[in-house]
Amino acid sequence: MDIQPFKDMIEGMRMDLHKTRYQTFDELYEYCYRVAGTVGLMTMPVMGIDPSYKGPMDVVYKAALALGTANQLTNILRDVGEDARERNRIYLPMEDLHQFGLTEQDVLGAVHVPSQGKVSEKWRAFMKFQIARARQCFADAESGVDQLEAKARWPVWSALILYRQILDAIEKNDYDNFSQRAYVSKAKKMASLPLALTRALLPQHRG
Ligand SMILES: CC(C)=CCC/C(C)=C/CC/C(C)=C/CC/C(C)=C/COP(=O)(O)OP(=O)(O)O
Repeated sequence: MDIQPFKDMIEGMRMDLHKTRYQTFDELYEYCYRVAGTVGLMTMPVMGIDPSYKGPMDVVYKAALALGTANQLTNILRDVGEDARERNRIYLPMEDLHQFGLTEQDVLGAVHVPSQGKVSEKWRAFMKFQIARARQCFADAESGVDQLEAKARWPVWSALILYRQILDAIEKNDYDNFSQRAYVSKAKKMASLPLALTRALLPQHRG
């Protein structure tokens, strides 16, 4: 196994100690890679590849990276209020905020307004864009799950499906990630397991 992802992860944690803002998505992606993409790269070889998969390995590594990134982006979008309030961290590209007519102050200010459960139209539009990007990362990961060793597929599909539902929950909260914490109910989690099992047993992307 390659040592590099382990080194990169330590570097990501070091970086998080002092870095509080991200100017571009490339910068944020680098953070996501270091703290989460690396987890995909580390766990994929442990889980193993299905012996019937004859394609190139980099395709599977790319999918593992994508799942780590998707999880991290989702985690970030869920915790915007908490990260700003408790840690003075904004894990959102400033460039994107500006593009949607928002500033850092909109994020910092919103967390101090007592819970009203209402966000601005600008914030809604901004969040829709961020959620679409996270969903794209989940989509990029999907084909890779099919190439994993059979036993690994159910848990990985479960994690993917469950984590992705946090994005749906943010939408349900009308994009208010300042005063509400998006979560997936236990019933929904249970209901997702048979769906994950079906996908694990019937891989759609082979070759
Ligand atoms: C798809 C293929 C081929 C393989 C799967 C490879 C895997 C398992 C990828 C997933 C990697 C993973 C579980 C990343 C974790 C990312 C994550 C949400 C980290 C959260 O970390 P913190 O930011 O510390 O969380 P808190 O904010 O909750 O403290």
